[in-house]
Amino acid sequence: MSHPIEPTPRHPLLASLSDARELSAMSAETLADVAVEIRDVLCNLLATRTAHFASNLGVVELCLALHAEFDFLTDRLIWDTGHQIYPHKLITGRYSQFESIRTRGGLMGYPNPHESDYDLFMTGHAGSSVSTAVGLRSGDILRDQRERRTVAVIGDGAFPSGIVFEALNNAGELGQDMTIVLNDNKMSICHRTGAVASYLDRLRNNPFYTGLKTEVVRLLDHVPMFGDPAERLLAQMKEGVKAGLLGGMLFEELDIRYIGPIDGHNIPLLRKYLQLCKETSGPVLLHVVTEKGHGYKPAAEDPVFFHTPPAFEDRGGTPVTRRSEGRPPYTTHARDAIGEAMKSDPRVTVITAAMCQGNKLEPVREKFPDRFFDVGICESHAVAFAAGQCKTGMRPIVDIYSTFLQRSYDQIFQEVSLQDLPVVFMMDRAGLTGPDGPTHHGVYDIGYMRLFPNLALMAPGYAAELPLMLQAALAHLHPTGIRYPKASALELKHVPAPIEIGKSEWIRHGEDGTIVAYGAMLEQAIAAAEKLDGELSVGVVNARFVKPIDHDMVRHSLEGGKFVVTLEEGTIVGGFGSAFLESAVDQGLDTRLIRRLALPDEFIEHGDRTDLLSDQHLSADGIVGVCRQSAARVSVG
Ligand SMILES: Cc1ncc(C[n+]2csc(CCOP(=O)(O)OP(=O)(O)O)c2C)c(N)n1
Ligand SMILES: CC(=O)[C@@H](O)[C@H](O)COP(=O)(O)O
Ligand SMILES: [Mg+2]
Repeated sequence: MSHPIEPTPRHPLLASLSDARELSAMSAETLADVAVEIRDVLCNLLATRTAHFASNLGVVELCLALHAEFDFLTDRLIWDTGHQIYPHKLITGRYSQFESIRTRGGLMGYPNPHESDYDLFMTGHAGSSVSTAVGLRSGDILRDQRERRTVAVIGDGAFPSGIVFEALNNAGELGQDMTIVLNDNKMSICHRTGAVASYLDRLRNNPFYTGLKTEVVRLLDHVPMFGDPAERLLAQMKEGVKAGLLGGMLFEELDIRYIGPIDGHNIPLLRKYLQLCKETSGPVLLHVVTEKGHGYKPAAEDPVFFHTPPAFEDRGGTPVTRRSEGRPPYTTHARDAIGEAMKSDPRVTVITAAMCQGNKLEPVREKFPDRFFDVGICESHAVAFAAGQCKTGMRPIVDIYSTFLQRSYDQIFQEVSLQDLPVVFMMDRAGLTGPDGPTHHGVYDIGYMRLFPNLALMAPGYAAELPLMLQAALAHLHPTGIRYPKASALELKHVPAPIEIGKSEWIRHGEDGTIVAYGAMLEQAIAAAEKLDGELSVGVVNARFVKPIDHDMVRHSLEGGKFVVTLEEGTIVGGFGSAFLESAVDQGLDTRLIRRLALPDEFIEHGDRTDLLSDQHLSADGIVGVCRQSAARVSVG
């Protein structure tokens, strides 16, 4: 009987690669062929869905060289942030599952220890890799496993994060062997900012990289290393001159050897220098120069757009994206409101932490360059910086994703809340962000922000509210926060009631019960109430504020023994529903009438936001079901 002819796999090398350790025996030519296959997979992926693209294209050769030189089932590898993990996943046994990446139940778009022993930490927030690598090295030494080498790969955008310098400070003192690969592609998501960026530019232009270093090192290397004190002094001077000539003094002064910059797309060269790093004692920083988007010309020419581009079709080298229809997202309304505020009040500034593109602030950056600040991936600094500006009478807006704002927790406490400074926090991506998964879902801000005194916290239920809330926030003499999700904004015909701090807005009244929605969940609340018309008479409240919560609304909604369903796109622990309960208890109301609908106290995986919300009954149908249960429970008494 003839056997079915197996189709030739489109990527024969990746398909046959069962373990990354096979790379070490591959020739330079074969590794180059693997790189071609990886780039083809990445381009095919982007034909199907939005994903991280330019960053992954830029680390293909670096990833192959690392896995060719180290055995990362024994050695330790941490990719900072983790958005550039796709090549690593493709060569560590996940090629066959790769088409599922960033879809519900599929591979995660970031490192995931549940998928592979090659992934040590699930990450998505930038900056922590050097710290965890120092910890891994320290632990392996204490556990007498010195043979396990440690490597952290960190991008130039993540590198200025404060925590990185905390780690370098510690690594330099511990003096333990480890390799820090600085992947310098001159880009964060947008063009990188800050003095560290300028320093890296100078390093890229130093004699070494322009090819003169070889001559300089040859001359200096003829100086004897050891001998009498004079010679030793000369030897130290030689090292100093080399480091000074060749850059890297910032690291050398911290007792971290600096090597580079080297071409990050030349696999044999990378392997040679990684071997040198392995032979160098103490912490080493290998400065690698790459091109973000390397291998796909449109992405290399526009790495900002191609950081996470929408799905696109390549037509003869020209990417053609599908036009996005539908209602503008809350982020657009927020950006427009910020622009209007800056136009009407010269005291208003806006501060982003390397998310100008995600916050859609490019037009604001162009129009108000003196009052637009991109501080880099430095959220803690961003908040304290805002507090400083505020102290002088400026009105700073801190425009940071809910999940990334967690990095600034102590500065929100000490520099803003305790000082009672009127900083405005615009918490974008507050809620389930979808394909980015648990590292990016902004589901804790309701709880973590409402703990602090002086803060007024609000959330728009529909588009027209956002500019009104920002105006109210800027008029308020205390710190405020406004949260909104990565979602298209509900457009209500309804004329918004004026924003009054601590006051809700009744959208409709009901005889049987009320849904009290905080923020964008108002859309699902209205849809659910309308679905129940004729069966149950259900009111809807646009809560608007979690702090101060509208105590009159709480009392009024529970009057007459009617049920209440509270609704929020955030964790059930300490969120809006908890605040509602607290108010009801304090007012001596019957809390048995209350049902809290929120996200569970567990991490929510990646997937389409609508699907994820529906899984948690945070959909119109889910809310209908909960209202029916609540009505039944109340009728039983
Ligand atoms: C704490 C934190 N802030 C912001 C982000 C958003 N973010 C993801 S990747 C990125 C740029 C990273 O630049 P770089 O480290 O140079 O990596 P590249 O994309 O250039 O490879 C940013 C700002 C994040 N992931 N974590
Ligand atoms: C890796 C990272 O953190 C960013 O690229 C993030 O994924 C951007 O998220 P948005 O696409 O929601 O702006
Ligand atoms: Mg970069």
